[in-house]
Formats: sequence, structure tokens, C-alpha cells
Amino acid sequence: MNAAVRSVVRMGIYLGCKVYFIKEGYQGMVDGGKHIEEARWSSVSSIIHKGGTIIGSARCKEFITREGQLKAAKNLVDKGITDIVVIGGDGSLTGANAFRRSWASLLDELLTKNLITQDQRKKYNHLNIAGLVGSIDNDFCGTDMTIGSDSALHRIIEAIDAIAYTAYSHQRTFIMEVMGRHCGYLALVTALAGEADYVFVPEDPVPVDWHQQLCSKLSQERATGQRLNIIIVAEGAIDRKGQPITAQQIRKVIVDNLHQDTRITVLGHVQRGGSPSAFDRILGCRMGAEAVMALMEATEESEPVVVTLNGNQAVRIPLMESVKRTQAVAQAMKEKKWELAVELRGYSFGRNLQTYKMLTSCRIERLLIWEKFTNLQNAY
Ligand SMILES: Nc1ncnc2c1ncn2[C@@H]1O[C@H](COP(=O)(O)OP(=O)(O)O)[C@@H](O)[C@H]1O
Ligand SMILES: O=P(O)(O)OC[C@H]1O[C@](O)(COP(=O)(O)O)[C@@H](O)[C@@H]1O
Repeated sequence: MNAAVRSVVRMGIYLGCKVYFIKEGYQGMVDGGKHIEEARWSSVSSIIHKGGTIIGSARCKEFITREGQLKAAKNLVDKGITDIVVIGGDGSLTGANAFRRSWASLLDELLTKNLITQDQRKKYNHLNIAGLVGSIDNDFCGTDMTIGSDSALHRIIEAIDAIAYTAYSHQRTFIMEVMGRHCGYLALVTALAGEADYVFVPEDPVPVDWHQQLCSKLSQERATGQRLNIIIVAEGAIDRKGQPITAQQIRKVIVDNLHQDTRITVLGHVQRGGSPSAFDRILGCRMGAEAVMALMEATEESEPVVVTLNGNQAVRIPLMESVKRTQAVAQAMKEKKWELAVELRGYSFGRNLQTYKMLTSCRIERLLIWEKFTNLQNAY
């Protein structure tokens, strides 16, 4: 995230703008005062390698209310702020859009209450918004990657590789819970990259007979000589009825049925910490710069945009369109329309899921026949 902050600040200053940090997210915008502070070129030196964000982040209920938005609008007008870059998930971007929509009426109310002058009302008539998507979950429709996701993946894969040594030596089964309360991206790609034997993701819940399927899969792998099993479970994993599936439940199934030595690792907030990956730093740099360009080119008529990654390009797309698509995934999951949820999550998500299933669908019978055949060949 800091790479994006740095990029926005420097691009803004480079283009001749006065740039402010709004600290602690919308809470800082509502509270004003020391939370809105001018950013200098040097304020963002030596931050690109740091995890998290130097400007802080906070959930802010007050910003959802009219009163909160009035305070925020007043603070922005007082500082002469006309353009905002918002970095966050669909909640933050929805909030930004709602705020912009109410902007004119907020200023009207401030004027009526004599909290701003007639001149200010006229001068700040318009507010421009550009969004950047920051989330480790990679759960936003319209972008191939969200800022932070790649770094989290690196951390998870490192942890799996570390665990695999113990699992291998002790012939153990490891269940690893990764983040993703509503999105299975991290779990799925981790399963692909970490050679997991089974994965639980919220968008594509396991079949009702998952107990048998899982046990048969694990037994097959052991029968082919594999000394360890890795199972990945997303924090938000559910079954087809929408009931949560926990790592403890999975462990019980394995221990009761297969008597395998099984351990659980919950990675938790480790996944969100540490230095950002090279990919995330570059993504942040490019997206931040693009967001400032979008603001500079915005007119009163233009819709707010969100800067996303399409292939290898930073592109601008209508903010609310992608927010609505993202919210449609949540709705599809709520209605248990699993195929639709996977489809809406995006082409790449669906392909990852398919690829994972194909790469882990080896049947023991087929494998044994093949091994017998190659042994026979070697004998002659
Ligand atoms: N409909 C909304 N109207 C105004 N503000 C909102 C709205 N939805 C979310 N927000 C603001 O955005 C903040 C962040 O949203 P949240 O859903 O918690 O995180 P994320 O941005 O990661 O999706 C909220 O704390 C709130 O201040
Ligand atoms: O710190 P908290 O509030 O427990 O958050 C955990 C949740 O946040 C997430 O990590 C996503 O966070 P971000 O979108 O801010 O990266 C989810 O995967 C997880 O469910």
C-alpha cells in the first residue's frame, strides 16, 4: 500500500498539486485537524519497502451517516481539497462514490448552516474521486490483482514450504487456514502453488460427501508413496448449505477415519504483514500514478473511476460498475448460486479452479496401471 501512497504523493507534487495525507481512512476525514496533513516529497521517502500503510486505516461508521459526511466535507473544503484518491476494498469505494454523489447537497447544507462561505460553495462545487483497490483477498471484480494480494501469497507459500519439511519427515497431514472471509482466491492459488491435496473455498463449496472424497483423496496420495498431505482451508470456507467448515472439523474427519497424524496451522495476520513483494510495489507505483492522472483529466461530467490491472496494463474503469459486480458475487453466494459466484469472480478465478481440479484428480487405479506398465517396459 505504501508504494501507492508514495506514487500518489509524488505524482501529485510533480504535476504541481498540493497533496494531503488523510490519516486513518474516513475517520481522519471526518475528524479533520491533525489527521489531514500536507504531504511533502520527502514524506514518502523510504516507505516503499514497509508493510501496511504509513497513513493508517480505520473502519468508520460515522462516515456512513449524513452527519459524518458533513464533517468530512467541511474538512475538505477548509483545506481546499478537490480531488481524492481512495485506496480500499468495495466498502471504501462504495463510500467514496456515495460521498461524491452527496457532495453538492452536503455543500448546500454547510452553506445554509453558515459553515462555509458562498465563495467556497462555488469554488468547491465539484469533487473528483479515483479509486485504487487494496486488499490481500484479491476479491474485487475488474482487476486481475489487488494491491497486497501477491505479498500475502508469498508469505503463505513460504509458510507451506516450511511446514512441508515437518510434514514430510513425520508423515503428517497439515491443514492450513488462510485468510479470505468471503473470497477463496488466496486459498485456491495457494493450493495450486503449494501442491495441496484438497482445498476449501467459499465460492465453490465442497460436495456434500466431502468427508468421503477428502479421505479417499488423502489415502490415494499416501498409497502412491506420498509422505505428507496438505489441505488448504479459506477462513470463510462453507459447505453447499452455506454452513462454515472449520479446520477443526476437517481434522476430526481425517483423524476419525484415517488415523493420520494431523496438525492445524492458522496463519492469521502473519499473511498481512511483512515487506511487500516486488510485484505489489510496482503495482502500487503504477496504479497510484494512473489515479492521479485520472483526477487531473476528470471533468464535472466524468464518472469516478477505479484503476485496475488488466493483463499488464493499468486501466481506468467506472468505479461503481466494478463495485456492483463485486457485490453481485456476494449476492450469488448468499443465494447459494455457486456456479454464478465462480463465474462472476472472473475468468481467471474459474480457470484456476479448473486447473487445480485437473491437477489433483489423479485416480489411484490409473496410476497403478501406468506404473505397472512402465515397470514392465523397464524389465525388457
Ligand atoms: N455505503 C457506504 N456509504 C458510506 N461509507 C461507506 C459505505 N460502505 C462503506 N463505507 C465506509 O468505508 C469504510 C471501509 O469499508 P469496509 O467494508 O469496512 O472495508 P473495505 O474498503 O476493505 O471493503 C467503512 O468503515 C465506512 O466508513
Ligand atoms: O483484521 P481482521 O478484521 O480480522 O480482518 C481479517 C479479514 O480481512 C481480510 O484479511 C481482508 O483484508 P483486506 O481486504 O484489508 O486486505 C480477510 O481475508 C479477513 O477475513
